[in-house]
Amino acid sequence: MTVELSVNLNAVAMLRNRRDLPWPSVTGLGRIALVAGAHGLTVHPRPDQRHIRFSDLPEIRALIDEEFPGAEFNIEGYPTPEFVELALSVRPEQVTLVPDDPSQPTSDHGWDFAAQGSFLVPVVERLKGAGARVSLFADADPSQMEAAAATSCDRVELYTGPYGGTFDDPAAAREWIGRLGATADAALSLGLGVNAGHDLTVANLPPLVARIPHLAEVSIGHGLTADALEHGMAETVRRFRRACGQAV
Ligand SMILES: CC(=O)[C@@H](O)[C@H](O)COP(=O)(O)O
Ligand SMILES: NCC(=O)COP(=O)(O)O
Repeated sequence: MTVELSVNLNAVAMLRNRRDLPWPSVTGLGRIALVAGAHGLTVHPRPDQRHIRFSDLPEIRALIDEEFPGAEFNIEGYPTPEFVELALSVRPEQVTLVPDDPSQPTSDHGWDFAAQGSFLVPVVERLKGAGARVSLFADADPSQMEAAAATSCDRVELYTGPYGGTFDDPAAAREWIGRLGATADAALSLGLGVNAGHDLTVANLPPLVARIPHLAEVSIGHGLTADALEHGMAETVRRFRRACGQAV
């Protein structure tokens, strides 16, 4: 089974937003990701639009429709009525619901399905009724998967932040892989698909995929953008030296 890669463009959008300029281009980098074989693009618009702007969404939709039919658009966020309308306005292939408070710097936990299931059920129904696959952000806790399945979601997205954050400590990383793997096993046994994301990197992804070979998709932004900067820096310095008139 192939683990699909959805490239999260939030970090690119944040860099763009430093200036009142259109670059780096969110759709331009999205195009490069899709040409390189990414299965889809992910965005996580927040109410203050500090990363992705609401106006980015139709442009990304048009990019996929016009140039990459078959690619997927995954929209993540907390399901306020405004978010649900925004997401549905661009006909996403997948919506990932995340229990974020607007003041959180980034996503840092999954849903408490036992307590929040009744809030999620009508939202899941609305999104699925409009044709979107629905994934719910979940902590590494197998005991929550029955309540997750009771919402009628299609998938859960395992929150991998604590795994990514402790990857340099082998004992801690093993512990988190164990918990994530057990949660994936529980989800799969209930008929749910399993996605994963947050702080994933080229280094920490292979052990996760080895433990959860049935992962459907990973969405990666911060680590992938950092990797692109690091691995693109040498060629870019050469291009700028040429622009300075140097023989390179
Ligand atoms: C749900 C999740 O883990 C990601 O969407 C993450 O929140 C990315 O958003 P930022 O890169 O804007 O923190
Ligand atoms: N769903 C997780 C995601 O889209 C990206 O998270 P990160 O790689 O930016 O931590």
